Amino acid sequence: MQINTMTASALGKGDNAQQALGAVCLEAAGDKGDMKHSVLFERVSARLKAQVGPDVYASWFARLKLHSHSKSVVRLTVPTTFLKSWINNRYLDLITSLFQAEDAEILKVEILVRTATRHGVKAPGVDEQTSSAEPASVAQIRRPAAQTAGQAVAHAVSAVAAARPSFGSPLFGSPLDTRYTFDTYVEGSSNRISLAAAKTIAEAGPGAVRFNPLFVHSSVGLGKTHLLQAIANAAVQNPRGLRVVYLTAEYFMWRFATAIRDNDALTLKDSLRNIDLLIIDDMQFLQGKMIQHEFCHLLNMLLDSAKQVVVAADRAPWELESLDPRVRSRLQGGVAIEVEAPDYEMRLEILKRRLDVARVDDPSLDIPAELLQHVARSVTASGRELEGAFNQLVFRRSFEPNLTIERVDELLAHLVGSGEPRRVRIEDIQRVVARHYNVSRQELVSNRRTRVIVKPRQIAMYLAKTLTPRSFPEIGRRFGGRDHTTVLHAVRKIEELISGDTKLSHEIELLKRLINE
Ligand SMILES: Nc1ncnc2c1ncn2[C@@H]1O[C@H](COP(=O)(O)OP(=O)(O)OP(=O)(O)O)[C@@H](O)[C@H]1O
Repeated sequence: MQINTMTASALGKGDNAQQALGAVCLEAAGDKGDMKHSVLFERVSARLKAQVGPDVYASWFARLKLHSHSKSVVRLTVPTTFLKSWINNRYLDLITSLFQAEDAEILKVEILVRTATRHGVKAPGVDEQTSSAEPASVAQIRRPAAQTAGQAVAHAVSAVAAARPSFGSPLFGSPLDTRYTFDTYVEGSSNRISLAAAKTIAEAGPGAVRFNPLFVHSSVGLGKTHLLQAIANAAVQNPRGLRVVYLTAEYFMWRFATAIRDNDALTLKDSLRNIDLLIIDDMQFLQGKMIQHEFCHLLNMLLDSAKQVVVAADRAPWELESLDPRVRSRLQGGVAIEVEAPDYEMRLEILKRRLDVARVDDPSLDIPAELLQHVARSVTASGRELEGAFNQLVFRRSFEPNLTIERVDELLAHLVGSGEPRRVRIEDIQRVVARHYNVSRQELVSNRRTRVIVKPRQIAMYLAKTLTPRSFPEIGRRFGGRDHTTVLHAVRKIEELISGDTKLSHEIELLKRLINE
């Protein structure tokens, strides 16, 4: 099992890009430039605290440090990989916009993991994970110095599980964001089914298993974490007293790695036996043979004893190539639901709800309806971009009360698709082609050889080769584990057909446009 902890100093050395940018290592020197950067960092930290509130700030940002600052790149460090990915996933846009507001030349903010100052580290992240950087729900199970991590988990679990959990918090696991509830989750055509399934699970009693496992997948930033945490937040309030565990795959890896190190995996496994609902987020990050083996056992044990499991990932279960085939196969045994990108109405509603929440803190805040509508029309990629756009809007309005649509366009240019062309994903190609030819995505990657499936499948393979940098073998794998010669044959066949069939060539142009939308 390997946990990715790269030292900030190791990253700095030999990093030509950084040298070219003339980065200043703030820990090493004490000149005027450093002072200026420290002041900038202090100012951004103060604004961040004001924006997210002192509790969230204390939970996530209290241990954020400035590592280096070049002309256009700011590098910050945190003590753990877990914290890095949490901040990257949820707050990077906000932090970047705060730096940019102070210094327009800053293009990028990077979060690194600092490990250089640790002495006698036994397993990466152990102490830091249960440090003050974590919210109370996790910190509650911090172990006393002489206690092993496994004992601590067992203690935490048995202490609560003995008398069923008190309402309001999961047994243990990754921290829950209290804002992520069903009430704040906007419903629309792109997520209706997954939301209905999620609510059914949160409302069911122990043992009343539905759609098991429920597997929710989508591209980044489309609300999977929000939905999973909404299940957890609702389930812990379930009057039938569900024992709930919400974990990111990364957190699961850390827990098991620590327990294995302490020869305490059995205690940890025993404690997980008693739960009613296991929710695992970001499944695509589950790595390592031993950890996957443990996860497979846990999954089998829970599913076989009719305990509900909910999983989310950035791709469908059959596309999780790095997963142990046994885990993949169990995950495929339930129901997989894809959440698609929100439409205009949903995007507008998300922005309106954000505004309502922001107004609780600042009743004077007012963003004209036409600005919100404009943002909902232009920022189409994901809920995360929308959140970044909203934060940017709120922040700017405090300096520029008369924001015009043109100014908003300028400020949000990086979110409105003026930058890099969007990277096309094979899943998107499969989804668009499947919908166009009225077949399912699963049929496209299946072994079925009927004409109605074979042609769309060949077209999807052709598009995968022409619109992505993927190799023939890789495309073969993404199409149900086919050989690369099958993909080669499909690409040649479609090329040949296009050259003599104008209707097909127009159809393919249309598909390309739909995929790039
Ligand atoms: N339907 C929705 N209603 C309200 N907010 C939403 C919705 N969809 C996404 N969001 C918001 O968009 C942001 C990103 O969502 P979230 O982190 O849940 O995405 P994700 O799919 O888990 O992303 P990733 O794949 O990167 O983990 C969050 O602030 C979330 O609240």
